[in-house]
Amino acid sequence: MKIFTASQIYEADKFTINKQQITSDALMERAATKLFDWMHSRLQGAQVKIHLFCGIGNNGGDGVALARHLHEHGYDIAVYVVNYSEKRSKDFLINLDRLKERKLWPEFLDSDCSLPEITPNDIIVDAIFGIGLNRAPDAWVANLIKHLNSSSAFVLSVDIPSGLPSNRSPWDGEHVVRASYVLSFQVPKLVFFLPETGVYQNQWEILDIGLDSEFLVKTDTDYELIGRPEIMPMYRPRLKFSHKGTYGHSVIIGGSYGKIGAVQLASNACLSAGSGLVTAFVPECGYHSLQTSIPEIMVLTDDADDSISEIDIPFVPTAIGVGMGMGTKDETIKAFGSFLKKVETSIVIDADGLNILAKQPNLLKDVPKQSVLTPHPKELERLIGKWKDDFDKLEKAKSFSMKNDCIIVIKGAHSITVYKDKGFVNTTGNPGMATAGSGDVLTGMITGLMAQGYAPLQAAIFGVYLHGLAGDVGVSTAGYEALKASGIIENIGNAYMELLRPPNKENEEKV
Ligand SMILES: NC(=O)C1=CN([C@@H]2O[C@H](COP(=O)(O)OP(=O)(O)OC[C@H]3O[C@@H](n4cnc5c(N)ncnc54)[C@H](OP(=O)(O)O)[C@@H]3O)[C@@H](O)[C@H]2O)[C@@H](O)CC1
Ligand SMILES: Nc1ncnc2c1ncn2[C@@H]1O[C@H](COP(=O)(O)OP(=O)(O)O)[C@@H](O)[C@H]1O
Ligand SMILES: [K+]
Repeated sequence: MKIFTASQIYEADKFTINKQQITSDALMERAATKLFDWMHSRLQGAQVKIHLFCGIGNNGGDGVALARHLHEHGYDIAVYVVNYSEKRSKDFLINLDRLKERKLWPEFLDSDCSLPEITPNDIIVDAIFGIGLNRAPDAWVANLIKHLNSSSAFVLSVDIPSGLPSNRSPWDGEHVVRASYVLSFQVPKLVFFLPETGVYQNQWEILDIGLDSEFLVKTDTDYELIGRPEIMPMYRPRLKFSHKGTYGHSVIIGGSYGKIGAVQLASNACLSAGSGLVTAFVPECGYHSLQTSIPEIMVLTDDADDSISEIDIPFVPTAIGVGMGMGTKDETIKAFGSFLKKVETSIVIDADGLNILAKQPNLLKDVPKQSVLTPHPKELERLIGKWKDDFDKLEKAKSFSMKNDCIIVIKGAHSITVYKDKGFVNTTGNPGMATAGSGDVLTGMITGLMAQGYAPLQAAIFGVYLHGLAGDVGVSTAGYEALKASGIIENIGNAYMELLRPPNKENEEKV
């Protein structure tokens, strides 16, 4: 699903109004009707107090129109107009008049108003600011937002939590509504998925307000949300008359004394992702543990006992994953440098492989084109430098990708795979995966996919999705705390099966 910017959404609005020959007020009415239907189907007329806080723009207009529907259906509502500007939008005013015609008089809030009382059992509808927010809210509005946040009431935000800009981090995090639920119009907003801004909403859902599909299909976006519909077409089915050679020979290079487990996890994950053959290349000290823990893999060892000093692979691997647990000793840096000079096809680089590149940026020129780099935030910072906020981080990652022709998987709750000027935002995974070695598993999986013929970008996007899905299946039996990296590997097969299960209604809703 494409992620549109605020200006693209405004364009979609205009395009829709023109093409469908409707008024902007009719579009607002659609939005309000969808909001009402969502609430009504859940509340079923329950007499819970609903406080609607409405700004004076179109987000406020949505809120005021929703208030009318709720009133007409007998709900117990209180409407407040948060009067932060004289510049009221046309459609807000139309809807305000409609309320007044029904003898419903909102309370107007301004800088010297007292704050309405809200109990924890009430519902708040937050329609103060939408995607039009372009500067910090005034102090009194910020104070009102803090008041809403301290109420413990359920907060339903319209389109986006108020106070959260759609294209940058907030001016002050305390001045953003903490939404229990966001009903967002037509398309998800990028801020829902970034670590600094995703925290302002607990759950989100899209309401289809019928924006023109031609516009939505034709318009290119910088970011795409990756769910099952985007992943399924990438899947490469196994062929009846295939053999292990069909699915490639992967090599996993890494490990040092005390960190052989990283290679064990990556190699195991590589096999479970479907690589036909897997060879691990480790320092001598890793030989026995690998041979006994994973009988299916082959092991090559370095001459040195406790760290890698020369990488010598006596065959041409189909895919290579390198870096986990490898350390950054001088001899290893040298070995990694000469290895990069020899290798010709795209590889997957993780952990200390990335730390070495950060220490010795001159090695970047030898990294094969379209290699996949899988940094966690700290490794990313070492690689691309400090960033101002998440948006700046994405821009820096894009420039790095462009300059070095590489794919960067920015790992996190919603991992984002960046290639040149595009970002692919993952939707699977859970906090149970915040556990030692889960990144090693991902590296192994992406390598295993490349061995099977997935192009590097596809392998990264598909691998990140499948890894998260394996984690989701894993927590359903292990629970969040007890899920381990090996538990993610055990569920790679289940993740494939979950992915391939014929779509049914329940499945569709999950994506
Ligand atoms: N296609 C869709 O998705 C549809 C979207 N719809 C809805 O429209 C919403 C967007 O509405 P909107 O453009 O009127 O902007 P909104 O957020 O209400 O802000 C109002 C104005 O406030 C101003 N302003 C900004 N920051 C400020 C500040 N800190 N303090 C004070 N003032 C500030 C700024 O004006 P300025 O003063 O800069 O000229 C801004 O224009 C969208 O989120 C959705 O709910 C639906 O109705 C139908 C279809
Ligand atoms: N809260 C979370 N939600 C979803 N996925 C997560 C979360 N925390 C971590 N992960 C995933 O787990 C992996 C952690 O990688 P990394 O930090 O490199 O682990 P390690 O270095 O221990 O192998 C990443 O793929 C990341 O996306
Ligand atoms: K809002």
